Amino acid sequence: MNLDVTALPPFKDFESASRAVLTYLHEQLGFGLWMMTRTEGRDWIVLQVEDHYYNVKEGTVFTWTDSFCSQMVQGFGPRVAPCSREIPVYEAAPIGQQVPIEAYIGVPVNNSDGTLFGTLCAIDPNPQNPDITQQLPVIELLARFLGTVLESDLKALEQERLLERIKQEVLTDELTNVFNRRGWDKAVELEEERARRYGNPVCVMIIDLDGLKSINDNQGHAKGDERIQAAAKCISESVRENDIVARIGGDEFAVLAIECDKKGAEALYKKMSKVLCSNKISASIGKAMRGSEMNITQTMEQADLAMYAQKAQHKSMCDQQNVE
Ligand SMILES: Nc1nc2c(ncn2[C@@H]2O[C@H](COP(=O)(O)OP(=O)(O)OP(=O)(O)O)[C@@H](O)[C@H]2O)c(=O)[nH]1
Repeated sequence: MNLDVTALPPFKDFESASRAVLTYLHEQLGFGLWMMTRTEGRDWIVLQVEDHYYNVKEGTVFTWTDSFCSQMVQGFGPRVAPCSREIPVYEAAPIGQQVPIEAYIGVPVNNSDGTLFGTLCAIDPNPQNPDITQQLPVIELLARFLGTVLESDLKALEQERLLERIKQEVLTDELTNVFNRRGWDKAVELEEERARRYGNPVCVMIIDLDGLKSINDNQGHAKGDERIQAAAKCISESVRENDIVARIGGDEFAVLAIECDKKGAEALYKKMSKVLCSNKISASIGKAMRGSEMNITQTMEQADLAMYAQKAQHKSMCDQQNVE
């Protein structure tokens, strides 16, 4: 059966392009195994295979120096060897002791800067017709095409990573590494939508540190910063992994506790108070539950009022009875 190139889906990336190339080469030239590989230090990693004999799995890692390809890349052995045992470096290569190899084809696949990415290669347990050498230019051309696809794939990946990092930075508070106000607003928007759709309970807590001004005034701004960082750590340690913690003002934090009912909110309040107090950080904490009549922004206002009510008592949270 011949490969119907027109029936192939568009190549969306390097992987699908190299898969199609391996299938094509196997159909045109035979060979028990075609592979696209990557070299990484001592490792020789099998990325894609077209395997009809050897049972080599994608993701298998061989030792690069054991391979025929490492000899080929250094120019010690030819790119096409219809009878590989006739080539001394191939005959001596340790991979030949692990699997039966009588014929070999291999070409380098390079990165755009000319460094080696990996190889496009094939082996067979039987010697092949010497005419196969004539196919080398086509194989080399395909390897260069794959190198070009690889380059644009890697560039796109780099852009994607950069964008992710920028997005992350835009939403993160530099001092504490929790969300900043923008991150909080974004999270609230998403969670409001989810809470409306699934009706899951959500609790909002507002935490305002006590006495930060006097720390700044008496011990210096750096000490004030340390106190803010320590508070962020305590708050983050108290909540669950999916909960949102944000620094929404100078010394003010907000928590969005997701899937948290009234009982859970009470437990979270106690836990957070305990962790803060054990780190000698006093704060005023207000909490409120999102109800069916109240969205998260309104819940936040309620929590804010509760926080101010506690602050107005001028009593340190750590003196209260409910912090066992
Ligand atoms: N070190 C430091 N201080 C900050 C930062 N952002 C805001 N502040 C200070 O935090 C204090 C917040 O004001 P207040 O809420 O009145 O201070 P407070 O002493 O905690 O007062 P209470 O909340 O009533 O206990 C101000 O002194 C701000 O200058 C920051 O990033 N680092």
